Amino acid sequence: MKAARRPHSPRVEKESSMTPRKKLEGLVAATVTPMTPDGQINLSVIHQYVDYLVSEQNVKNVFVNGTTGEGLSLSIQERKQLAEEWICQGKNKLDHVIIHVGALSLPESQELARHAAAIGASGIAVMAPFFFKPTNKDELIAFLQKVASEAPAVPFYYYHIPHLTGVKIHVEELLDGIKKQIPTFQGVKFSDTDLLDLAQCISKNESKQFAFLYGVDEQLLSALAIGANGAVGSTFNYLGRKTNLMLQAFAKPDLPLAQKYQFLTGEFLNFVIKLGFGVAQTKAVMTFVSGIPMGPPRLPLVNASEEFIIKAKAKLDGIVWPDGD
Ligand SMILES: CC(=O)N[C@H](C=O)[C@@H](O)[C@H](O)[C@H](O)CO
Ligand SMILES: CC(=O)C(=O)O
Repeated sequence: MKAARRPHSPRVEKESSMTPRKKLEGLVAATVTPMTPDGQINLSVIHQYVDYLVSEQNVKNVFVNGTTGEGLSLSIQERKQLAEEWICQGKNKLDHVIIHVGALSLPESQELARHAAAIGASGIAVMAPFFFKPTNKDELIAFLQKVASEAPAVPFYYYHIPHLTGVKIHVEELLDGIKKQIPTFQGVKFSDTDLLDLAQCISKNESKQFAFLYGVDEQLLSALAIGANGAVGSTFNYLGRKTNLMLQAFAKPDLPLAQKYQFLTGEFLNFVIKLGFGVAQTKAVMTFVSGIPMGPPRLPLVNASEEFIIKAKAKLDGIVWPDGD
């Protein structure tokens, strides 16, 4: 099968915003990158993907080209095409389209940041470079600053994912004076289990100028208790509606109900993690839940096994949710 053609050309918009800008909070789906059976990016299903997230999962924010999106396995050209398609299809439907523009090469990351700004992304995010790594806070901020300054009107998020980047600099350390170095700094996607670091970040953020979005879905409730503003995660692609009910229960507050949702999403994740769970498996789960063909992952990732799919589906179908589903 041939790669789906890009249906439109890049559009440069004067204002870097999708819809009137709301603060980023609540759930953000870390999108998978749909691929054709022969491994090309498949832009043709993104329209359907947007509608599915909004109408079936009640999720109106997306994080594109991140870990789940295999962003670091895509070419620069593919990343641009995907960013354009998400922004185009999300227009008047999604609240926020955040584009991950991190790369090992600074000029490539800068190019992606300029591109995201030109097409009207509602935010950009950058993870730490992870081959040659920054060894301290100053080196990391210097890199982030060089990328952020290429998109001076676009909110900037640091993407903290130390178990994948190997860059374990505490976020709390980064925050001191960061607005002076990165005026567009808006918050952190915090994908680590170190809730002490998260709590220190939140307690330092007294004026609530920054957003802290948690990224370990199976323990989101703990992060909410400590004051996280929302979450970016892969499971909100297919458990967005249930996780939204957890957020509502927490806000009410009905802690026992919120716990029940967390226990059940945790039961599913605990089950699949034991089988071996990563981006390939997320694509498979999203395919059987949504009916949208997300296709295979790109090497070095390989397709989820049939056995995984059968077991994961049976597990998910067997969960009895508090809302009676
Ligand atoms: C490594 C990774 O992909 N983490 C995701 C976001 O950061 C999470 O959404 C996890 O996929 C999820 O928490 C399941 O472990
Ligand atoms: C999970 C997440 O946030 C990502 O895929 O980048």
